[in-house]
Amino acid sequence: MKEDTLVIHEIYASIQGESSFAGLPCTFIRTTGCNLRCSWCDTTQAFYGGTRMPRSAVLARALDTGTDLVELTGGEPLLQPAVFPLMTELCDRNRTVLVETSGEADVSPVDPRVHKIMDLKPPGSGESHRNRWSNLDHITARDELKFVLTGRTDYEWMRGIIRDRHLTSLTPKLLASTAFGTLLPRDLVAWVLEDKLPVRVQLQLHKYIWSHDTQGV
Ligand SMILES: C[S@@+](CC[C@H](N)C(=O)[O-])C[C@H]1O[C@@H](n2cnc3c(N)ncnc32)[C@H](O)[C@@H]1O
Ligand SMILES: Nc1nc2[nH]cc(C(=O)O)c2c(=O)[nH]1
Ligand code: SF4
Ligand SMILES: [Mg+2]
Repeated sequence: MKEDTLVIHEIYASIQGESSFAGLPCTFIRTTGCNLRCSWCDTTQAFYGGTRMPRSAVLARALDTGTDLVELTGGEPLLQPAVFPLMTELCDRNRTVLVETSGEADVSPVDPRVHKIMDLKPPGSGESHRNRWSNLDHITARDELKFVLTGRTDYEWMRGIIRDRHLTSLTPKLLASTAFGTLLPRDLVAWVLEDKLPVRVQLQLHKYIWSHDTQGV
């Protein structure tokens, strides 16, 4: 059965480096495979390969680390049907469950107890045409909407989307990040202050704790 196994790139405990949970101990379940190719993707090693594992073994490994926080990421986690019951099982075990998703796959089957951290891909990603706008119908105040920006054009796109799609009425958690090594964080901060934009500026903590290209952290 498709729901009994998953193809996994890695499972490990680290410090959550992104989202409003940044800084907290977290277990990462990174699935293999993605149907997008964001120009700046920092996890291309998870596009191929991986190990097929029983869902029960993935659950056991994730519980074994003992962190309250568990994040499903990838690759694109929502491409694998077994991820949905796995997230429900983790919630049933009282874990705080996060899922990082590109915004291309349908998020409607995600257990409502899960915190969805959903990208809205700007033009600089090269994948903006893949945003599934109907996913916004399933975003609640528990969830986070995230923009990874390469420059001023992406910033203005984000500003327009926040305004035109009334994103602050969906969730107060709007995250503005720089695509590492492109837009300077200080320029993003200046623009956000100038526009009084209601976003949380985000840098990826793990790239400062370790190196920007260290894997498995
Ligand atoms: C590697 S993706 C995996 C989950 C899912 N495919 C997605 O795009 O959300 C996890 C997060 O890392 C972000 N990310 C990837 N490469 C990045 C980079 N070079 N700089 C900043 N964030 C990046 C993505 O935008 C996404 O929010
Ligand atoms: N430490 C750490 N925090 C993260 N938060 C989201 C990540 C991801 O790759 O989705 C990530 C990651 O790769 N490492
Ligand atoms: S959707 Fe996520 S994993 Fe896929 S290419 Fe984009 S950032 Fe990388
Ligand atoms: Mg990462």
